[in-house]
Amino acid sequence: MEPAVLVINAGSSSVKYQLVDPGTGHSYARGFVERIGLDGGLLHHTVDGTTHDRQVDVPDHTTAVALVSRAFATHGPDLGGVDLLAVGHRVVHGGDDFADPALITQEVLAAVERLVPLAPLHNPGNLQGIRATQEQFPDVPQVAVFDTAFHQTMPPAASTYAVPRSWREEHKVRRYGFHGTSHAYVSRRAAALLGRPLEEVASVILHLGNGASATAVDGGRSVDTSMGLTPLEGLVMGTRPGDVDPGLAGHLADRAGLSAEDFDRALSKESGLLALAGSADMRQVQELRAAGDPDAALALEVVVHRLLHYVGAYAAVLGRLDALVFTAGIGENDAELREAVVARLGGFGLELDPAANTEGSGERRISTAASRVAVLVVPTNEEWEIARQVAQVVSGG
Ligand SMILES: Nc1ncnc2c1ncn2[C@@H]1O[C@H](COP(=O)(O)OP(=O)(O)O)[C@@H](O)[C@H]1O
Ligand SMILES: CC(=O)OP(=O)(O)O
Ligand SMILES: [Mg+2]
Repeated sequence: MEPAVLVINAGSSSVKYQLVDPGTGHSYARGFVERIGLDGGLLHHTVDGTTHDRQVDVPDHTTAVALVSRAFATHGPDLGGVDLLAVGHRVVHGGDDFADPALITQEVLAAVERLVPLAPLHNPGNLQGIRATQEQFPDVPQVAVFDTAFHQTMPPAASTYAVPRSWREEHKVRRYGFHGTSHAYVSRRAAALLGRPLEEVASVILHLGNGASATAVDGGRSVDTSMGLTPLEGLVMGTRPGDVDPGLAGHLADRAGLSAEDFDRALSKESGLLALAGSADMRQVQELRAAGDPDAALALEVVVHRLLHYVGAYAAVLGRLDALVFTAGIGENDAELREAVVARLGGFGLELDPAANTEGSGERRISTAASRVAVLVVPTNEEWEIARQVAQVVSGG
């Protein structure tokens, strides 16, 4: 077996993992542990096309990582027999401390800890995942790859909020942006698919998963992105609203006695598709709409409207547009949503090829040859991108 990287993506109540060849992206094994700290924990390990499911209590991320390690020992591949280069961790918030991946040290852990208030749903799980793998694999280097890093190239015009100086200086209030690993990977693949050097290509990447964000990429650099200080801003998501009037907080504190904590919870977990259509899962929302449910129909109209806002804004920010790229669970799989967005952009010369949109799979162009802007689908691969960056760090490249 070639050298491999174990990639850990710890979320608030789950750990996804994959053992990846950083050179080729080949996945030796992958899986996830779900419902950490909740009833009905589940471990799901896939190796050589076979999936092993196990119901198990998972009180915390430390247990989750121990279970991952045991799944490898039981079902393979045996991590003891693998040339394990490093463990790579997705860390959601790196603030402005990290523009690059970092070998994990006490200082790096302290910085990630300091950033917990800016990503309370994500950074604590990331930290527990790191501590647990340090215990499980004490002799293997550990590297953090930050969601925010790719966006550190944004110009101040895009990253600055017009708010009081003390907020910006003392409290580091600015746009950071997230999903950077995915936006970096997808924008690179998009340029390759167009057959053009990355340096020349202006693209808008729509990463539409549970969390969703749009990024304007100019010559391989992020120049604007829809998520902000936290992963709440921007597009409508599964349980997050995206853009709202900041006046909402004061209004609801006055009228409904909402505390800051109530407000955060509602915006993180009780908004978005869930609030509008009763489900956070886009597949289910599409089924409801197809069955004539008016709430689901409105939810989709809001989703599409917001997407159009960002595509238009970013085309203007870039001053030109070569490619509009769809990725992540919804972007890769929901042909109807892609059709609904691109149909509204016909006046700007975008034209979808209906057969390529609905029938193809994998990386592909879904616009006609006559379309002035290429419309692409590029499946994201955050694990491979993390493994690639981790391998560069440990090899000193
Ligand atoms: N065929 C499909 N049609 C519409 N939405 C889909 C389809 N397959 C997956 N999705 C949606 O993708 C979303 C999850 O995306 P994903 O990128 O896996 O999320 P995350 O990695 O952030 O957990 C869910 O809303 C799910 O319903
Ligand atoms: C930053 C973020 O929103 O991540 P996810 O989509 O994994 O929730
Ligand atoms: Mg995701």
